[in-house]
Amino acid sequence: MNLQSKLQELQLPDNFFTNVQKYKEHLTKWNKIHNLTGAKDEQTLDEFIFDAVYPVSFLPKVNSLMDIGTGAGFPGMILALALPDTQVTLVEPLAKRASFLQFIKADLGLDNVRVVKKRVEEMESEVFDIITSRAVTDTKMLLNLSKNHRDAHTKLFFYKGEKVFDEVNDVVENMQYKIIETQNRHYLLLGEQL
Ligand SMILES: C[S@@+](CC[C@H](N)C(=O)[O-])C[C@H]1O[C@@H](n2cnc3c(N)ncnc32)[C@H](O)[C@@H]1O
Repeated sequence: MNLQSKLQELQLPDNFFTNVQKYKEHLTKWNKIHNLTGAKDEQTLDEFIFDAVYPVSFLPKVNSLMDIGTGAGFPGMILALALPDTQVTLVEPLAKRASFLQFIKADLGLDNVRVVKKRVEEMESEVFDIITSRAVTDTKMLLNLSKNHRDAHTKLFFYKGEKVFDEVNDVVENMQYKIIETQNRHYLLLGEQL
């Protein structure tokens, strides 16, 4: 099944697939020179995109989102394409990856995207409605890294594998959590109030 039919039930903006197509073309070109992501073929890219965007079917609507360690765009850039009314901050310290994200923002005219070329712990304190991250570090460390960017209303949403069950045992006591399982993914939603 192709990406478009897999995403049929999601309420995505009209220009989502056009933008995703342009993103894929640019990423494929840049990846040949810079090794931005391990997703080298179209099928793997489509799997990464589906994995990134599927949660819009159940996540709450928010005004602001920060993605820690966006790399070549997963999940933050894909979420930004799906949620044009959400201000999305992509935090990525590696110059070549941050440059690629900045290029995509400019080429696709994404007014809702800000790219911050820093480690998240070097960013000035700023609170977000939701904080996402995929394949950066474990849940405990992500909670630590994000401590200057959340308050009691902030939700944390991490893209995890089966290790999530061990990781949530380590999570601080005043947090509630839900694990949403799909075939290949354990999505972890955390917050002081869910
Ligand atoms: C394995 S890559 C994953 C990239 C992307 N999230 C994905 O799933 O394809 C981890 C990324 O996190 C970034 N990173 C590592 N430590 C970070 C930190 N303290 N703050 C922000 N980004 C960080 C790295 O530069 C790298 O691009």
